[in-house]
Amino acid sequence: MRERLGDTFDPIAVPDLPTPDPDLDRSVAELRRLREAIAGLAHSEVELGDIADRLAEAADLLEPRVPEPARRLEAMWTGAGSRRANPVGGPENPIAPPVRFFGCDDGSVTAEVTLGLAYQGPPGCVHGGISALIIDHMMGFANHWGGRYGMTAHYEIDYRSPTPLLRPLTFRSWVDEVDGRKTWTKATIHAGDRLCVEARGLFLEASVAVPGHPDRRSTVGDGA
Ligand SMILES: CCCCCCCCCC(=O)SCCNC(=O)CCNC(=O)[C@H](O)C(C)(C)COP(=O)(O)OP(=O)(O)OC[C@H]1O[C@@H](n2cnc3c(N)ncnc32)[C@H](O)[C@@H]1OP(=O)(O)O
Repeated sequence: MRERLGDTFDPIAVPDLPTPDPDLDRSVAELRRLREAIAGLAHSEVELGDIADRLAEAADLLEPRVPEPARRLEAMWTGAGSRRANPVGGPENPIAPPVRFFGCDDGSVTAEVTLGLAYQGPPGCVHGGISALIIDHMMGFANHWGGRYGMTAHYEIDYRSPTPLLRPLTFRSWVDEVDGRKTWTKATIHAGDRLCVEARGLFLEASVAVPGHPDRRSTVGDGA
């Protein structure tokens, strides 16, 4: 198991999971455009009355078509699985930032991401909770890529320097150590050469009941 990442990567793109519903992906893509546009509005400088009316019309059309959450949960764990719906890059999840992961030959995973205004914490910087969200998920993905799985039991995160918005960020993660059910996984965020965030997590092999599928359990991070 490598302890330190080198500077060069030869990423292998993880194949996109097939969409069972192209119109759902398209709707989410449009919602993400709206999310970024609305987060970028300045108060009182833009007339928005007509836009708010149209958004209300779209929501009025949509809401009656939405099934019970239990049905959605069941569908989420069928076919393409929950990875399409996850809150970190899932193409069916409107809150997900635009993260795409690449698996590397050395067993690590990497992602290039530029985060917009919707993800701001300190002025001009990424909210620390957003960094933590992406890192937690990314460590799970690194485990999966490295043939491990498990639920996050514990993780610690050091914010070494401010993480800028609106600039490409490089996320990296790799399995650092394994011992029985335990996997320790590391992750970093860099802006150019500058280290912004580093983290280490402990994952424990475990399984949880799958909603709507009484005879199934999921080992989190199994790519279901
Ligand atoms: C490609 C797809 C990628 C998908 C990625 C998805 C990533 C998403 C990751 C997540 O967000 S998971 C959600 C957040 N995590 C949770 O909700 C977990 C909630 N916690 C639990 O369910 C249980 O605590 C857990 C399964 C993690 C552990 O319970 P166990 O009953 O299996 O553990 P146990 O108490 O038997 O402890 C086993 C060992 O781990 C150690 N341990 C347990 N919890 C620990 C902890 N928090 N810190 C340090 N050590 C811990 C414990 O001391 C012990 O060490 P020893 O074997 O050496 O004695």
